Amino acid sequence: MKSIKNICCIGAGYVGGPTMAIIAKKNPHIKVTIVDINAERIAAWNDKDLSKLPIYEPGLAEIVSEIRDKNLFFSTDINKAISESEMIFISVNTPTKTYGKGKGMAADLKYIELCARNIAEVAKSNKIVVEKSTLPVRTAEAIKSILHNTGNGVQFDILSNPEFLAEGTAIEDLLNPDRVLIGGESEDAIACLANIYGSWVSQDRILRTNLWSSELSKLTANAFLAQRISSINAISELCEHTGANVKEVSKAIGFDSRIGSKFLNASVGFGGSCFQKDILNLVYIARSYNLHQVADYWEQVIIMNDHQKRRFSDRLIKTLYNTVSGKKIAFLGWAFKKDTNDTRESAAIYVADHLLSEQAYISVYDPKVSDVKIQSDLNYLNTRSEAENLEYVNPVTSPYEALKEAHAVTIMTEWDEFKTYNWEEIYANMKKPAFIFDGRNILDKSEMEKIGFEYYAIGQ
Ligand SMILES: NC(=O)C1=CN([C@@H]2O[C@H](COP(=O)(O)OP(=O)(O)OC[C@H]3O[C@@H](n4cnc5c(N)ncnc54)[C@H](O)[C@@H]3O)[C@@H](O)[C@H]2O)C=CC1
Ligand SMILES: O=C(O)[C@H]1O[C@H](OP(=O)(O)OP(=O)(O)OC[C@H]2O[C@@H](n3ccc(=O)[nH]c3=O)[C@H](O)[C@@H]2O)[C@H](O)[C@@H](O)[C@@H]1O
Repeated sequence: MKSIKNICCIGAGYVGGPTMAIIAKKNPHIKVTIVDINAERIAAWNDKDLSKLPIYEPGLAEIVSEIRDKNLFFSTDINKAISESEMIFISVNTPTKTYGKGKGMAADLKYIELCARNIAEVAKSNKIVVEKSTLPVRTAEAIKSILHNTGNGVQFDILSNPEFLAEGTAIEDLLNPDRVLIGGESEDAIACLANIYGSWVSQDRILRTNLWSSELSKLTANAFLAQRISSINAISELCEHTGANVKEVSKAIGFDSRIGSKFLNASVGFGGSCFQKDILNLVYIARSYNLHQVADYWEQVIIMNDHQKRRFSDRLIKTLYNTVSGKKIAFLGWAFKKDTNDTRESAAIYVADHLLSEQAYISVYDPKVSDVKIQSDLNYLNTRSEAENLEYVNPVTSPYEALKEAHAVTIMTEWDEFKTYNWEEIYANMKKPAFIFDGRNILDKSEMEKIGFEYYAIGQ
């Protein structure tokens, strides 16, 4: 088995950063270099002020400060890092295509292909190339074809090693993974990677499969997780019509060990950069094999999620006497879940967009999301002009300011601090009747009603 002394990771994002930080921490004898074309992002990773790291993730800054410039490096010199390394992880973004064939469904693999071409061009010695990004099943074939047609005599082994971490708990997930999955053809290459994880993960948790099973397992895992949320969200709507309480239903079914209790929190809808993109990709792949029933089955998870976001804002408008025009609606939370600064596909963006189309004024407080990000998330939708978004959306740095004189408050992210607020003071400063729309079911209905609020939650 080849001994690995240098690792390069292309892509310094939410996966590349934390994953490589843990690999480097647990393998102090290996030099790990994370590279990116985004110079600003690399500069932020190298910033002495740890609050400037591009990603907020509990526990990450401490690890970066401990090993940065010892055996963990951040650089824009991609070619140098590729040529020095025996193992290269590709951890670049694979968003949904926004153009051409497969627009709105297929994964855009242009960044992956650029990486493969870059490696093919620069490599002068044998390399193990590891797919860390989430990819459509059979992508390794395309990577192989690009790498093996260079004619420079270099041998490339391709592995699939999808990442299962969730944002907000990335460090914990990486330190104690349920499993590590490695797909590949070369036993030796698989053993090299298993050995690196073996520094802290027991071998019986390191699963070895063929390339295609590994690639497809990642899409399948995300589809199953998202499907649980859409399933409980579908039931939440039925609860609202029948007097059942979705929290009680979740608990009751979750006690069945065959169902399990995790991932059964009804919400305003799942967000994040991956669930939607990966399911759309799965649907696209199924359709490309003419498996229409399979495609329709999984597509329903997305349809249900869109419905959940839409009906949340519809219910708010209806409750506020069928109009929010000119009314101030306070948003607590903008991130797609707590303990992250990531807002990609956050339900808050879509609910806000809907309310803005009804001429509401929106004030937003999120402990980790900047005003610039909030505006750019809305501008990206292109529903109205940037000037209008600036006029109608007001991101603020204090929750009490966001809530002052508001007609209603919506809880969009389950940040723990929201539960600790002085809700009596908030009530006193809001317009009456004061409404709460709790998109995360984190507040206590009877306590809120005792204060005087009209409280609406999901599935209650
Ligand atoms: N965000 C998450 O929690 C998880 C993401 N994934 C998957 O991991 C992959 C990466 O996701 P994130 O880290 O969230 O993306 P990200 O957008 O945070 O980071 C990707 C980085 O790759 C860089 N990049 C793109 N093309 C490049 C090139 N040719 N050369 C050098 N750098 C390049 C970009 O500048 C960016 O900084 C995706 O396939 C995603 O589906 C998998 C598990 C969890
Ligand atoms: O491939 C990925 O990107 C990752 O996607 C998810 O991780 P992530 O999106 O970071 O976070 P989750 O905890 O899965 O939450 C996703 C969304 O679902 C929502 N959610 C989650 C759980 C739940 O019970 N209810 C619910 O509405 C969250 O609030 C959030 O908006 C998966 O959990 C990871 O295993 C996977 O690696």
